[in-house]
Amino acid sequence: MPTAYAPGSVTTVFAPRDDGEGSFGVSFTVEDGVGATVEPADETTVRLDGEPTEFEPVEGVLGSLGVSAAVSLSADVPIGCGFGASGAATLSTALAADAAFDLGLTRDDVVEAAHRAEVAAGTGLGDVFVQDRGGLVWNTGDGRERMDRTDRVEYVSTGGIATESVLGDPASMRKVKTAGTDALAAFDPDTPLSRWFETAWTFADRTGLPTASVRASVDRVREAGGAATMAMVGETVLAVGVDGVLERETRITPDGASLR
Ligand SMILES: Nc1ncnc2c1ncn2[C@@H]1O[C@H](COP(=O)(O)OP(=O)(O)O)[C@@H](O)[C@H]1O
Ligand SMILES: CC(C)(COP(=O)(O)O)[C@@H](O)C(=O)O
Repeated sequence: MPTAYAPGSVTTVFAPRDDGEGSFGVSFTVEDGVGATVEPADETTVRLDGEPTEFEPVEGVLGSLGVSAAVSLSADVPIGCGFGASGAATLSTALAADAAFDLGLTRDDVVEAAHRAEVAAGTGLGDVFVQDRGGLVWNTGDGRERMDRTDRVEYVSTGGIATESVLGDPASMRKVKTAGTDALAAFDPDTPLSRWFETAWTFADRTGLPTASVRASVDRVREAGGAATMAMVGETVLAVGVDGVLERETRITPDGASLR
């Protein structure tokens, strides 16, 4: 049974494209992600860590590929917290389905199918392109670029925010677009992540998305001399320049999604 793995990813700043089918942004993949095992079946079912669940973009991508399967997902990032778990689940499912059904798709076909399923479900705009390639990945308007990075990042997740509820809210998205466009104009891949996190936090603050618990964690990091921002879109704070201030740690990984 084919199994594929896609890294989780964190978006620091984004701005939706005018057509609503994609985004500009600055994101990075992390060492933790989502694995998918795909077994042909008469009807599509999805299990997450052994439990049956509904997963719209995962079901959607199989439908668009014209297949049905029993999908078994294992996640080592929290779902709905801004680690792009929906994109990683959808991309790993598409990669494993291509192998399970011998579809003979190109890598671009697989990534595009996963992207379209994410957009249709309202669960993502750019995550799968980031997870396809791995590393620090950005598109500030001139196409997607990447850089190998392995920076250590601390984080804490205090809850989920359904991405659909943000992407589907015109008032939030207007603020995201204005603030995101301003922040992206200041992006320089050669500046340290700590400087970028300051710009990203200004963006996050302007979107109105940070909750009280996000603000409290960001304050904790700043008081310890580090830089922090919020993962788009989840109740997750990421920090650099601190040691042991937030509860969890991970690293940026330069590796993109692959069959296992
Ligand atoms: N156990 C679960 N907990 C949370 N979401 C789940 C679960 N199982 C499936 N889902 C689906 O996962 C998707 C989460 O999407 P999203 O909020 O974009 O998450 P992320 O920020 O991790 O990408 C939704 O489509 C939701 O229906
Ligand atoms: C920010 C977001 C629209 C959603 O991210 P997530 O909550 O991780 O699914 C992302 O997909 C992007 O386009 O950059």
